[in-house]
Amino acid sequence: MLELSNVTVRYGQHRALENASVNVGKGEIVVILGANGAGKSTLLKAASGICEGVVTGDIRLDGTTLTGLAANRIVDAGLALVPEGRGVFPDLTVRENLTLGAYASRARDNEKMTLDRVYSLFPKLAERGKQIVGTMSGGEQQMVAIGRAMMSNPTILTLDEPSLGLSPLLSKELFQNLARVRALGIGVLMVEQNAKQSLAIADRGYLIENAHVVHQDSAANLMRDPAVQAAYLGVGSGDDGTAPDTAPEKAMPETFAEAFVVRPRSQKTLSADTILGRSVDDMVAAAGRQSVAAAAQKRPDPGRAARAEIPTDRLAAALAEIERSAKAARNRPKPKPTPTPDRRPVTAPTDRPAEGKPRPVIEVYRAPRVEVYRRQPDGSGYERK
Ligand SMILES: Nc1ncnc2c1ncn2[C@@H]1O[C@H](COP(=O)(O)OP(=O)(O)OP(=O)(O)O)[C@@H](O)[C@H]1O
Repeated sequence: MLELSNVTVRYGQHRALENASVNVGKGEIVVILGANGAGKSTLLKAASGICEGVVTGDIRLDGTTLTGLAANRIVDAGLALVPEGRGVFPDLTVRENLTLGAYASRARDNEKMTLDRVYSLFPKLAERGKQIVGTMSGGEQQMVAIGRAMMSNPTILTLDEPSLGLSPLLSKELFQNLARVRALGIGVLMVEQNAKQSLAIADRGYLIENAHVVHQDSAANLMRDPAVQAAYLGVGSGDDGTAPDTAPEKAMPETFAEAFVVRPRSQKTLSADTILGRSVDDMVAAAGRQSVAAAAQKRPDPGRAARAEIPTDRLAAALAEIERSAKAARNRPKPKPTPTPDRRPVTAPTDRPAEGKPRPVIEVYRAPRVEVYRRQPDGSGYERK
């Protein structure tokens, strides 16, 4: 069993995780849910020995203390990590990627047997053994990443957002594969933004908010929990088939539809420049229209806002900020396109208000609720509204 007891992680002065206690038994799937920046990846990294921060507390795997061990020793102890973004070697074949996963001493002696086990778990990998991984689809590459982690013959498999970038169909296949891993008696601990599909196959789950484990329960109970439904399962947002609580997409200008569809939470900050390349102003203007319409629909039901933990006064203040910026953006002439718009940093526009302060750059995204951040004019960070 993997046991994290009172684990705290500090990055400098910042406490990314505080007194977190999580455990995973053999043959069970445990999901960790939480908002962006809550500390989920930090928890996985701390357990795997790859955390850049200072880790304190007790982390054990079947009685062996992992805290302070080097990452390779932790793999030897039986804990494998599939990192966010998979970390496969795109220029190598499937088989080469898998073989590289067997570097742990616990796996080296039985490499052939472990490879056979991985191939029987994922027959597609056996068929594609000679394929260059970079030519595979996202779902197939994720399978390679999991297969490679399985090559270390782990007792606990940890995964950081494994469904990231996968279509709902491929995600479903991925979670089914993880259920097959569980059936081998291996414990699975995953951080996931796809709460609905991951809870559907999980045994238990934990909620992390602002560096603290705030709740844990069986997956079935979490799926029934109204607070979890509002925050993670998109109930009422349209994701789950219930009526959407925002303005319909058709009402959006077509160019901006991409920016405002409800995306997986892991989409993180959706920078206006990233999406549009050059038109921050139009983005802000669209955000103002869209968000105000959404807020107008939310306001009559303060109970819903409370459940989703959106303080309406802060939301209203943020939306007012957007409206002000949208108005300013609409009244300003369009900036000239630059030769390399894609790489252009997000900076405040050059014209400035009368008082001489740089106009704030506002990034708006839904994940799936509206969150608004103001980028510091000097680029040193973000201030949450
Ligand atoms: N190497 C680092 N140095 C400094 N701060 C960090 C570092 N890694 C993470 N943090 C900070 O620690 C906090 C928790 O980050 P973490 O990546 O664990 O969040 P998360 O819950 O996994 O979020 P996400 O879903 O966005 O990946 C964040 O505020 C993040 O900015």
